[in-house]
Amino acid sequence: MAHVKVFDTTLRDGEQSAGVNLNRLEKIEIAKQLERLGVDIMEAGFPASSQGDFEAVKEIADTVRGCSVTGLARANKKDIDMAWEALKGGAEPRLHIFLATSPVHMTHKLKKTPEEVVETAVEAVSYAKEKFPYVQWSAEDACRTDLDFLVHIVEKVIDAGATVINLPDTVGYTTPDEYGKLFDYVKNNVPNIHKAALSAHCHDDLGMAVSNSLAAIEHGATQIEGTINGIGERAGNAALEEIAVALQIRQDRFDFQTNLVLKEIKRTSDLVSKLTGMMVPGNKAVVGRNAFAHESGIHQDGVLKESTTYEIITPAMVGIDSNRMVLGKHSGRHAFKQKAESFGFELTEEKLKEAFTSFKNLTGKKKEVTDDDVFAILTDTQTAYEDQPKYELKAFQVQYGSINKPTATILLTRPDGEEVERANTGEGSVEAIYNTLDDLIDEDVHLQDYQLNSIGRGRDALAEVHVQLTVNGRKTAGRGSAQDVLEASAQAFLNAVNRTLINYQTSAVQQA
Ligand SMILES: CC(=O)SCCNC(=O)CCNC(=O)[C@H](O)C(C)(C)COP(=O)(O)OP(=O)(O)OC[C@H]1O[C@@H](n2cnc3c(N)ncnc32)[C@H](O)[C@@H]1OP(=O)(O)O
Ligand SMILES: CC(C)C(=O)C(=O)O
Ligand SMILES: [Mg+2]
Repeated sequence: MAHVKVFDTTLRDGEQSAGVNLNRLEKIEIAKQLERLGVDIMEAGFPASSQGDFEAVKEIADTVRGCSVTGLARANKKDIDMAWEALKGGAEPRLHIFLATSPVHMTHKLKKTPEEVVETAVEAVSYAKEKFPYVQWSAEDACRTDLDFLVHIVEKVIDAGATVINLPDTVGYTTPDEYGKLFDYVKNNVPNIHKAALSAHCHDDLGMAVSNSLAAIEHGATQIEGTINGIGERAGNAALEEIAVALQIRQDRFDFQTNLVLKEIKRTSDLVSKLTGMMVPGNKAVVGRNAFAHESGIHQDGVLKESTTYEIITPAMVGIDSNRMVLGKHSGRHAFKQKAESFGFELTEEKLKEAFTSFKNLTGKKKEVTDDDVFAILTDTQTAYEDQPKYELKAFQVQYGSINKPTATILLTRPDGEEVERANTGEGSVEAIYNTLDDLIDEDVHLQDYQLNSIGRGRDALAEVHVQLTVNGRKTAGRGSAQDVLEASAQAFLNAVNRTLINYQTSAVQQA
C-alpha cells in the first residue's frame, strides 16, 4: 500500500479563517498535538506576515522534531529571508512559496504578464534553493489556470529547484473528475515532473474539498494538504481527519494510507476547536458530537444487534473512548493529573496546581464535572500567560429587572496593580458589563462579534464565550469560560484586551 504524506496547514491556512487569531502559546499547543497526530509536514504560519507569526513559526521550528516544519512566503526575497530566519533551526528546513497563475489573478491582483510571473517564480525558487534543501512551489488558483501555461511554469520552477509542486484549488471551484485530470495532464506533459512530488490543496467552497483531495491521490498526488476540522479561508480547507479515515475505512477502494495516528484525531479536533473558537457542527463527519450517536429505534436496534449495521467507523478508531473516569468533588490531585495526561497535556507543577484549583472550585458549583469541562480548564490554564501585567476581574454584580435598565458594577485590577470600581448600564446585562469594562480600561475597544456556547449539556453546563474585538485598532479574539454566562462574557472581553496588551508588550520588548 502506498503512503501519502500529510501536509497540515491548520496553523497557516486554518488560521486564515475569518475571526481566528491564535497567539504563540496556542499555536505551540496545537503544534505539539499535530506532531502527536503524526503529520508529515506542518505549515506553522507565514513568517513575513507579522512579528507574532514569525516568533511562533520560529519557536515551533526550533522545538518540533517529529515532523518537518514549513512556512509560507510570497515570491519575493524579503518573505523568503524572513522565512529562513524563522525556519533555519528546524529538523528539515522547508519553504512554501506561492504565486498565482490564473489569468484573473495575474491580471488584476499581481498586475503582471504571464512572462513576468514565470520570471518571478523562477527567481524566487532559485533564491530559496540557496538556503532551503526543500522548496515547495504552489501555483495559486491552479484550477482556473490555462493548462499549457501551467505546464510551462511548472517545468521552469522544477528546473529552478522546486522539490514539491502543489496544484491548489484555491477557490474551491473544481470537481473530482476535473481535478484528477489536472494531475494527469501535469504528470503527462511536464518533462521533468519526475524530479518533484505532486501535492493537492483543496478548498471547500462547493463542498467538494475532501472528494477532490481523494481524486488527486488516485491521480498521482503523493502529498495532501488540509486542516483539522476543515477550518480555513472562506468555507475552509479539506478536513484532514476525513481524508485519513476515508482512506482507512475504504481500503478496498483506495490503495493508499497516511501516517496519521487515527486515535489522536478526536483530541486534535477538540483542541483546535477550543483554541480557534470554530465550533465543530454536531453532524460533522468523523468528529461531530453526533457522528457516533444513534437516535432512531430501528438504528438503535440494529446497532445493539451488530454495530456494523449502522456504524462504519468505530469510535475507538478516532480516539473516542466510551470508558471514562468520572472526576468529581471527591477526586484528588493524582486522578486529576492522570486525566490531564490522558488528554495529552504536559503541564508544569505550577500550571497543574492552578488547573486543579479551578477544577475544585467548579466541583463546588456543578453536580457533574465532565471531561469537556476538565478539557476546557486545562486548555485555559495551559495557554494563559503567567506573570504578565494584565486586567483581572476581581468581582462583579449585575442588577437585572424588566423595568429598570440592567446595571453592572465591576471591581477590576489594572495592569499597574491598582484596584478600580465602576458601574454603568446597558440595554442588556452583557452590554452593561461591556460598557462598564469600557469605562474601567484605558484601551480603545470595539466589539465586533460575540458567540455563546455551552460546554457539555445539562442545566449546570459551563458557558463558553468567544468574542472578537478591535483593541487600539488591532483585531483580536478572546475567550472565557465560567459557569455563569455573564462571568464568561466578562472574562472573554478581558482575555481579548489582555492578549493585545501582552502581544504588543512582547513585540515591543523584542524590538527594543
Ligand atoms: C491563497 C492564500 O491563502 S495566500 C496567503 C494569504 N495569507 C495572508 O495574506 C496572510 C496575512 N497577510 C498579511 O498579513 C499581509 O497581507 C501581508 C503582510 C502578507 C502583506 O501585506 P501588505 O504588504 O500590506 O500587502 P497587501 O496584503 O495589501 O497586498 C498584497 C501584495 O502582495 C502581492 N502578492 C500577492 N501574492 C503574491 C505572491 N505570491 N508573491 C509576490 N507578491 C504577491 C500583491 O500583488 C500585493 O502587492 P502590491 O502591494 O504591489 O499590490
Ligand atoms: C498558499 C496557497 C497554497 C493556498 O493556500 C491556496 O492556494 O489556497
Ligand atoms: Mg489555501
